[in-house]
Amino acid sequence: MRPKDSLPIKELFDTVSPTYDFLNDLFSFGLHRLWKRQFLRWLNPTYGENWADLCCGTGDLSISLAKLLGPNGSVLGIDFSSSQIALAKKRAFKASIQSVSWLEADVLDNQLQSSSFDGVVMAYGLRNLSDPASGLHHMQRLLKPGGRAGVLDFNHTREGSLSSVFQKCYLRKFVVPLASTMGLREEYSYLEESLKSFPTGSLQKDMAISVGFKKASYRLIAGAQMGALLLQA
Ligand SMILES: C/C(=C\Cc1cc(O)c2ccccc2c1O)CCC[C@H](C)CCC[C@H](C)CCCC(C)C
Ligand SMILES: C[S@@+](CC[C@H](N)C(=O)[O-])C[C@H]1O[C@@H](n2cnc3c(N)ncnc32)[C@H](O)[C@@H]1O
Repeated sequence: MRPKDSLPIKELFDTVSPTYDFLNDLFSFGLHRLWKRQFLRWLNPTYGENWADLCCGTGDLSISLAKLLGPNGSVLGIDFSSSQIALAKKRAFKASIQSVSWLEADVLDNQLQSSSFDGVVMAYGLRNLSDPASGLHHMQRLLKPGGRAGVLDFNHTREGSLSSVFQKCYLRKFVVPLASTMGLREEYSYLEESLKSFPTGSLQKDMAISVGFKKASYRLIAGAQMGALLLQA
């Protein structure tokens, strides 16, 4: 959840967009691709289904989804950062993927019709929303009855736990100093700030049930550094 005095999020992701994918690969040694692949395996997108990717960024997950859904399926990638969406369109063109469409819009304020999708995903978006509960509500609203949804993000564990100490140290001693060499100290310092108020997996499950999901489970990835909230409408 966004700290009160943080950078405006839309501008932040416009700023980081040119190096976003490169730094994600660098900082995670490419492992974020595996985390996303495992996330999608748990959600089991099926050939011919129609899915939405909220806070799609540069579209890597949208395109992975499109490949799993096949040419008769569809993906709608939504993001309010024009720079991120522009890069997503380029990525889809380069990958010759025609079954993804893109919408530059606020996931918390859009005119998308309810009960439109078989599945909805949100990767590394929930923590950046001004109102995470509203984000989960919109995920639930967009799903057909019985549809599946998933949220992939950092796992926020108890202060002082080994994984929390490791996460802070990794961000402070590796991620932020390296990002600073590219003039992105403030943008990547935001990461740790945003984690402070981010709901734990257990709270995310409670939040999901409170906005109307029927089932919610939470699974840890990458040695409890990341977490996947798996939902059914
Ligand atoms: C894809 C990843 C992060 C996306 C992301 C999310 C944000 O909220 C940001 C906010 C501001 C700037 C950038 C981002 C952003 O890129 C996850 C991979 C990148 C992470 C920075 C790597 C962090 C790794 C774990 C803390 C530790 C993993 C240890 C493992 C042994 C590699
Ligand atoms: C960390 S990136 C995640 C991108 C992509 N899902 C991934 O896994 O790399 C977060 C994205 O959420 C978008 N975002 C944040 N709040 C949003 C909102 N209210 N509406 C639409 N997009 C939003 C940002 O523009 C940014 O592209």
